[in-house]
Amino acid sequence: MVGTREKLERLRDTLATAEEPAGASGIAKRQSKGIPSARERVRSLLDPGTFVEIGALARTPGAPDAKYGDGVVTGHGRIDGRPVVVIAHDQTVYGGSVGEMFGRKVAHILKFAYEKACPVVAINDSGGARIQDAVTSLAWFAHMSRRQERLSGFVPQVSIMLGKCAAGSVYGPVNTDVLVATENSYMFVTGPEVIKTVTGEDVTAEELGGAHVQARNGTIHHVTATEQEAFDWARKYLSYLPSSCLEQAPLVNPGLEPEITATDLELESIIPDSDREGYDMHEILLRIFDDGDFHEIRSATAANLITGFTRVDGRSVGVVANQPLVLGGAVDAKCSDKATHFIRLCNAFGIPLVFVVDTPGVLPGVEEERNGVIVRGGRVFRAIIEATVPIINVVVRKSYGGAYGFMACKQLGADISLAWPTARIAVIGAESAVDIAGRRQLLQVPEEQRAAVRDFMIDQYNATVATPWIAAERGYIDAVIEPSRTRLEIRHALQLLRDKEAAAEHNPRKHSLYPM
Ligand SMILES: CCC(=O)SCCNC(=O)CCNC(=O)[C@H](O)C(C)(C)COP(=O)(O)OP(=O)(O)OC[C@H]1O[C@@H](n2cnc3c(N)ncnc32)[C@H](O)[C@@H]1OP(=O)(O)O
Repeated sequence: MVGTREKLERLRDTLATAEEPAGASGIAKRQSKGIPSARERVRSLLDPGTFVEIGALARTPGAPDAKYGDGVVTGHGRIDGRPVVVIAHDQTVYGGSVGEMFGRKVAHILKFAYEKACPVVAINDSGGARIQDAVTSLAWFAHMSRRQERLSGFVPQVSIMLGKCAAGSVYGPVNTDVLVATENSYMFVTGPEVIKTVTGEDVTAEELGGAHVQARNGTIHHVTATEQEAFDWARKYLSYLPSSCLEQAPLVNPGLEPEITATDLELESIIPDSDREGYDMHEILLRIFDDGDFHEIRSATAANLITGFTRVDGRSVGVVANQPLVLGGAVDAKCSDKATHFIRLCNAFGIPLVFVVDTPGVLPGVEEERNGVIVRGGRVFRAIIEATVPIINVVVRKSYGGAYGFMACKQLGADISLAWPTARIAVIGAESAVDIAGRRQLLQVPEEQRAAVRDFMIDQYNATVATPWIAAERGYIDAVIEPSRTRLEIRHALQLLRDKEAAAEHNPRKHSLYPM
């Protein structure tokens, strides 16, 4: 008879085997690549000692050589004391590819996250559908996708790419809120070998889908040098978010600096006298929120628009700001996608939005029209209109043309709209305005005087049209404020709007249609 001691021994042996399912060869493979195990990665992500694994002993039934875990580690733990669900691919088992038990484990833990209403962090290192498992693998990809969709906008979802993310494995991560990747990881839907066969193109994995390549096109939201930096970035991202849309984000150090500070006063000298001169918008952002902390999302793409998280009075806010140092702060097709995603992310989790505006308008150009600037920009307008979170808009300098709406003017969605005295709110910049609307007048001026008259008309336009005053007189903005008061004004506005509730409007439609 097998006694308790033997049963315990068997348990210990089995768990030891499950800890390293690919045995010595798996360990050697990791060592040759210089990477940790899936479980070590999970432990580096979570608060120490909080990881509880689920399904360590799952493996393909009836297959004597089947490896424990089936290529994925699943479970739950804590980040900053709050519960999270974790998924980590084990590349030593069939390259972390998706087999039946892999699929069942992931689908189960996603259901668990839904029921417990807690965030999901997935550590990706997978070769896609498991070739040997044929349609079973494809079926479980589909099951996992359906489970994941229910979580989108309900709980935060983060993907961390630490190696390969190939073929079918790309669709899970792109449907999460944010993707952070180490710089040596890569992501593609068809690999270099298939591309060579089908199109004859020669390309390396890195050239094809390296982390920097995918960050520049906006697929990956942040690239780090090391795995630990990726974990820290994910932890920090989650610190700005509630555990689910049913809760509020954590409150961190409320009540800082209730009066105007020396740092606030520095805002008075940031905007250059010349309209053509740039400045770094981060200099403003670091001074108008709580503590100079800013968690930027997607900095590697469309740097003409800055998106990221910070706090006001200890509460999370999302920031959308133009960057005058890149394309003069003009808005284009690429930054439209960045804005739409970020606005919807904040709205899903009840995080108020602050728009900081200094843009000469929509970027003109043949390439832009070909790139679909119209549909992509149209989605930003829709995202702002649909957002029900508090929205504040602060015009610090230019707010011209279509970008007036793109940056959440009051008529489109802002609850409170403020402007600095340096604001220029108009249909178009002074030079273009004079050249178009003043063309006939200029043609009547003798040629030798034309340049001087044009300069005069530009000055006149800037003094009388492109100002904050007309907008203030008509109530299109709520107040023109001293720059140094911005931090406190945003704080007061968000206090006022804290209990903002979207007026319930009955509309029998299923959903609106986004321009695509
Ligand atoms: C939903 C539809 C789909 O997903 S269809 C597409 C299926 N997947 C693919 O075509 C990608 C196949 N994998 C690859 O091309 C390579 O593994 C890539 C991604 C380039 C990475 O290579 P490498 O750095 O060597 O990977 P690795 O050391 O992590 O792992 C290699 C071992 O894992 C295995 N592996 C990998 N992918 C799969 C897969 N999809 N199905 C079954 N096994 C897979 C490899 O065979 C290799 O195994 P072994 O170590 O030689 O025993």
